[in-house]
Amino acid sequence: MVAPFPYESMRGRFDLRSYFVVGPQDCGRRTLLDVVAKALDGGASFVQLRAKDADVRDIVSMAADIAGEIRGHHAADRVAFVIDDRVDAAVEARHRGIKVDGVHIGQDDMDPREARLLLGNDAIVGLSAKTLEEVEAADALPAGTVDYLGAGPVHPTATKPDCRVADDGDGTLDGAAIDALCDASRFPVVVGGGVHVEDVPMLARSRAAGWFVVSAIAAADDPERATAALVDAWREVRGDGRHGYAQSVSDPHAMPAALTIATTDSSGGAGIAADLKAMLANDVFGMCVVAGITAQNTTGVQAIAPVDPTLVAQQIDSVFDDIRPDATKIGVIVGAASIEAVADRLQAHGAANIVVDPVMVATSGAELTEDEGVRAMTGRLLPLATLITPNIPEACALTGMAIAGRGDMETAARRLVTAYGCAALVKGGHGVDDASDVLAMPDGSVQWFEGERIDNPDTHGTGCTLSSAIAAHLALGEPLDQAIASAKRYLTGALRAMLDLGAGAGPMDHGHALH
Ligand SMILES: Nc1ncnc2c1ncn2[C@@H]1O[C@H](COP(=O)(O)OP(=O)(O)O)[C@@H](O)[C@H]1O
Ligand SMILES: Cc1ncc(COP(=O)(O)O)c(N)n1
Ligand SMILES: [Mg+2]
Repeated sequence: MVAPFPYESMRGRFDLRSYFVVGPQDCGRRTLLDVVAKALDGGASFVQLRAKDADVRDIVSMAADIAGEIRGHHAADRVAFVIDDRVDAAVEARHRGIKVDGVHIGQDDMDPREARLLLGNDAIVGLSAKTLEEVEAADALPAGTVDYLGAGPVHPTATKPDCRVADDGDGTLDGAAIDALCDASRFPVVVGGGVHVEDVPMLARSRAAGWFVVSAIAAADDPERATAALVDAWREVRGDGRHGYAQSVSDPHAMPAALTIATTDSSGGAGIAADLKAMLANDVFGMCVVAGITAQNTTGVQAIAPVDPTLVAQQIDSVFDDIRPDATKIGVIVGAASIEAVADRLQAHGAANIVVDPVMVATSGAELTEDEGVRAMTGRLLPLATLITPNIPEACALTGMAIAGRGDMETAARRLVTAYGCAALVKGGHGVDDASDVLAMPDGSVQWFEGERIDNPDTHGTGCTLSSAIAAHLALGEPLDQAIASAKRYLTGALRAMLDLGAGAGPMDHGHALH
C-alpha cells in the first residue's frame, strides 16, 4: 500500500506566466540544479524537467533534486514542477513522496486520459497542442483530463527537434495564430519554442497565459538575469495582476472566486442578485458583501437604505480572510461612510483585479448614489480600480464633458484613465445606433468592443451584469481585453434571450447559456 501523495495539489493554483523547461542536455557545463536554482531566483513560476534520454531512475533522482531546490526557495506552494513525457517517472517519484506536481505530455506520448488515470485527480496534466485541430481534440477530452495546453514554436528551434507544426506556412506561430489557439481552447495556453526576451511583449499582448523557454534561460550567460528579464518583459505589458494566472475550471476541487460589493435589488435583475447570477454563469464562484438595500422592481426604486459601514467592513474581512477573491466587482454602495470603509478594507487586503461600476442612476431613472457618495467614490474608490465601467451619463458626470458620439466616448475614456490611473470602459448602451463600448488603457491604447444593438426594452441590470462578468473572466485569468470581450458576448446572449418579466424595463436571462 502506497501512502497518498503528501502535498496539496497544485492543479487549482499553478502559474503559467514564467515557464522554464530544462534537462541536463540544455545546461552546457553548468549543473541542472544550478540552472534551476538561478531560474527560481529570477522568478520562474513553473518548472518542467525534460530529460528525453534518461531512464526512470535518473529522472526520479533529478526530480528529487529539483523538488528540493523549489522547497529550498520556499516556493513549493507557488511554483509547480512537472516531468515531460515520462508518466512512469512521475508516478514513481510521487510514490516516493517527491513533490512532482504532474506531467507534460506531447501528442505522440501517452494518451492524456491514461496519464490522468495513472496520476489521479491531484496531478497537473499539461498537453502540447500546436494546431487548431489539436486544441479542438483537447477540448473534446472528458472534463478534468488536462489542465493546460502548450503551443509553439514561435521561432524554429533546435532544442525541440521533434516539434513539428502543421498549419501556418513556415510552422511558426504569430500573435494572430496564438490568439486563434487561445480562443479555441477551454484551457490556458502557454506559448514558447525559440522564445527570447524580444518575443515576450508580443506574447503578453496575445491571449497566452505565459511564455515557456528552454535556451533563453538555460543557455544564457546569467540564467537568473535572463529569467528576470523575461518576467519583467511580461509584467510590463500584463502588469502585476493575476492576469495569466491560470486556474483550471476543470479541476473539480478548485474554482476561481469573485466577489461583488454592491446593493440588493429585490426584483433580482440588477445589483447583487445580477452579479451572483452572472458570476455563476461565467464559471466562477460568486460571493457578496451587502453594502446597501433597495426595495426595487422593474418600474423603479421604491426605497433605498444603507448598511452600517462597520458591518460592510466586517463582511469584506470575512471574505478575504477565508476564500480570497481572484477579482472584486464594486457596484452601488449606499453612503459615503461605507464607500470609505470599502476602500480602506480593500487596500488593507491588497485586493487585485478590482472592477468598479460607478453606478449613479439606475436604468429606471432612480438616483442610486448621492453627491457625497460620488465624491467618496471618485476620491477613494476609482484610484483603486483596475477598470471602471461608466455608462455615457456617468462618463459625462465624471469628466464634465458632453458625449455626442464615438469620438467623445473615446476622449472621455482617455480622460478617465488620466484622472484615475486605471483602465476605463465607456459603455455605449445609452447611445442610439450600435451598442459598442470603448476601452482606454493606462498605456495609452484604445480598443472598441463592437456590439449590435438588440431591440429589447428589458435592459434592467445590463451594467451590473457586464461588470460582474468582466470580474469573473479576470478571476479566470484572462487579460483585461479578453475578459471584456467574453463578458460582452455573455451579456449580448442574455439580452438576445428576450426574457420578458415585469411591467417596466425587465431583467435579462442570466442563465441563457445554462439551459
Ligand atoms: N439594447 C442593447 N443591445 C445590446 N447591448 C446593449 C444594449 N443596451 C446596452 N447594451 C450593452 O450593455 C452594457 C451596459 O451598457 P449601458 O446600458 O450603457 O450601461 P448601464 O446599464 O450601466 O446603464 C454595454 O456593454 C452595452 O453596450
Ligand atoms: C441595487 C442596484 N444596483 C445597480 C443598479 C443599476 O442597474 P443597471 O445595471 O441597469 O445600470 C440597480 N438598478 N440596482
Ligand atoms: Mg443599463
